[in-house]
Amino acid sequence: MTHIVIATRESRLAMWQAQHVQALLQERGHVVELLGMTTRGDQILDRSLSKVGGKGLFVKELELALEEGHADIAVHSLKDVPMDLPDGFTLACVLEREDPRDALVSPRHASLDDLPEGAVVGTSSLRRVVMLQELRPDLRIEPLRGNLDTRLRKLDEGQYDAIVLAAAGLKRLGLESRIRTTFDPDVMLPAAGQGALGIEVRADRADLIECLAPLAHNADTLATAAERAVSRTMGGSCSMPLAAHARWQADGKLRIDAAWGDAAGIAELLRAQHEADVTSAAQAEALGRQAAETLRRAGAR
Ligand SMILES: NCc1[nH]cc(CCC(=O)O)c1CC(=O)O
Repeated sequence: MTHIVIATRESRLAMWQAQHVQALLQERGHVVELLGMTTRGDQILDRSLSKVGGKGLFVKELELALEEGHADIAVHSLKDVPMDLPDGFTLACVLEREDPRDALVSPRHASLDDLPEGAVVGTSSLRRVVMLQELRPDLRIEPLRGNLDTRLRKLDEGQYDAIVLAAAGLKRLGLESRIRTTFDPDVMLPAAGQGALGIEVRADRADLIECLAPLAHNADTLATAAERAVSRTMGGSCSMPLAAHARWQADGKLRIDAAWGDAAGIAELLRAQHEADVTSAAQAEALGRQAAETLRRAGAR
């Protein structure tokens, strides 16, 4: 039995995710408390994250709490975790992932095809912007920030005809009924790590790494390792439209799909697809690098 304090952001989704990990650890006999914190990423609601310093904003304050010993572990949406953690920190495990797909939410329209010409669609993800423009060049895509509840409220107030969100967040918060369509990954390719949770600890906490090991989901750990290797190799940040999604196939191979667009969103999306037998993290990362190299050869920078 270990006493474990989880540092978490205070959004409803972050709290759900921290409580989920709390319950999994409690089932194994550990005593687990939550430490709620507000991060800079949560305070900046008016500007696109890609303009103010990116994903690290959600993670840094939690790392400080780990460093100073106020907390032991941090639970993150893996999608928001930078490819390279600061020295002294490690990703102890990746849990089984929720639905990795993007979802369309709209009060009046059942699908993207159903949206009228020139409809206003909310999203601040460059990846989603570029993919939506490719699918429906007529749409007006407007920025949309804030936590899940804020985004849904802005939709309900009529500021948008539809919005695009990760299905995982909606499902976790019991809002699945708001989803009108989930996009097939071949139509709208998800971001690396989308739908997965990762647990960060100080690298010197072997005791915690051992407690967390049983929470890891092997297949999803390897799939997300391949996805994150694409981002790492491309030097991905949220100012680059980049998608990477790995799936296990019926023949047991891991297939990765990746897509890259230039930040201005002008050129056509470049795509890559590879598959391999993968049984180790090193093999998963090699598969991801291979996809990134294909994107590079096609012209991605
Ligand atoms: N970038 C914000 C973010 N980080 C994780 C999720 C949702 C769920 C997930 O991917 O685990 C979201 C919201 C969204 O993209 O709609």
